[in-house]
Amino acid sequence: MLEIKSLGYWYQSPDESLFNDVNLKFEADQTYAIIGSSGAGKTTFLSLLAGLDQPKAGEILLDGQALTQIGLTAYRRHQVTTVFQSYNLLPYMSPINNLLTALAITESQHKGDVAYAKQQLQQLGLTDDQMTQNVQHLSGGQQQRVAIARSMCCDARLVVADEPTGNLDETNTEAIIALFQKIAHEQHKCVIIVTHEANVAAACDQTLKLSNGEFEWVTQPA
Ligand SMILES: Nc1ncnc2c1ncn2[C@@H]1O[C@H](COP(=O)(O)OP(=O)(O)OP(=O)(O)O)[C@@H](O)[C@H]1O
Repeated sequence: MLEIKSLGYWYQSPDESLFNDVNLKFEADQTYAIIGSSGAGKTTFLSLLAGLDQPKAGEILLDGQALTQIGLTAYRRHQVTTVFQSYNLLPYMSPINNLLTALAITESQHKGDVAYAKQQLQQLGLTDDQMTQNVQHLSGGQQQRVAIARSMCCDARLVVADEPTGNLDETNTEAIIALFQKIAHEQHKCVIIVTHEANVAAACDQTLKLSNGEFEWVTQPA
């Protein structure tokens, strides 16, 4: 589904490349963990996959089409969705309105559909009362559920998440990772998670380690 070809990236100069000539494939129906020491370049790599930045060398293809060909704005709007450690919900709004905003921005077929937004939140364990509160009044685990519901309600087949459980306790971490597994396996999405947590990586289908600019499969893809 997603193919990385001869990818290279640096911030200041090519002599300081974070990674070079990276070739990888990511498939639907799978969850991937990306691990590696702090500063290795995991977030940078994820931002390239999310179309938030452009490679300095090589290319990224979705179903054989280069992201530059699709157009980064169209790619971000329709093909990829991002979940962050800090949830990045719209403050002062309810979970329902957060989802409705995302549905409008992505021009989803469910645009304006309150019942659909409610159903998505309900599936992730939000109560009717929680759905209508200001999101800032919810716990971290509840806010991350809203963020994931928001990522699920859009039609994007690729979900990238940067330390999505970084602010959560063990119980919420397990629940959130189980949700990502469900999204990948039942909705046929490709989920790529950057994490520092060994238990999160262990719960994913595949693990990729970034170290000294090289990516290495810790568990080989089948
Ligand atoms: N905008 C930027 N300009 C210049 N250098 C940057 C920029 N963003 C990140 N870097 C540098 O690039 C390197 C990789 O950063 P990145 O955030 O991708 O690593 P990471 O593996 O995600 O780290 P962590 O696990 O600590 O979040 C670091 O040395 C960082 O200082």
